Amino acid sequence: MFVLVNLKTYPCDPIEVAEAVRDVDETTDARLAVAPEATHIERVAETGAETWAQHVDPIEHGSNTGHALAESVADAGAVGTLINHSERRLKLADIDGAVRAAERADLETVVCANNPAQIGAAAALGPDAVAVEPPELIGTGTPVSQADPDVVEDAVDAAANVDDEVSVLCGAGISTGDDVVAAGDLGAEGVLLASGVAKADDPKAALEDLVEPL
Ligand SMILES: O=C[C@H](O)COP(=O)(O)O
Repeated sequence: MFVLVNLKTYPCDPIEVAEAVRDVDETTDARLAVAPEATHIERVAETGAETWAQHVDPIEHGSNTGHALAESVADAGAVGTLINHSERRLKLADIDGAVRAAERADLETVVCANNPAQIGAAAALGPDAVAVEPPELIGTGTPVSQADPDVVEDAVDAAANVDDEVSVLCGAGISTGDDVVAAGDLGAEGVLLASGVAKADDPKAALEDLVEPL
């Protein structure tokens, strides 16, 4: 299972979380990665933790003030990027452009979507993975695998119907190892989570709990 921890703009210490991700990754068969704010990517990558960006824009080098350039994100140490997170939505053409920009910079891609229909559309753009996240469950602590298991199974089917090379992650409300196991039982190959680690008093203990049953 892939456990991708998105730090959003939570007021956690990104280095503390990254070091925990690095250390816990060494204890498990699961793959762990962390997606800090753009300005923290370089320092986080220097810890040795697998580091992702939260977003890249569908642009090339040039006159693009205030954008995230895929090549710069990669230069800073990221190996992958989220695209179209629920809190950073893009138009369809821009999702496509962002996936192409990430490919150009050799970044792995996870395109986020609200529901199975959007997952099918996202999979058609050829990312490495898609992540289904019902927005109403984000940050609630109620796991999507429990509150809406059909959305995960239907997302897995929707992606497979379009391109069975595209992996499916699920996210929203995931915070325990049981939640991760439930996601896997529904066909997901990974989870995307944030508050369960970023808001934990002890992020390392939260990560250890997440991977304990894997
Ligand atoms: O990127 C992560 C997701 O939005 C899930 O957030 P959450 O784990 O706080 O529900």
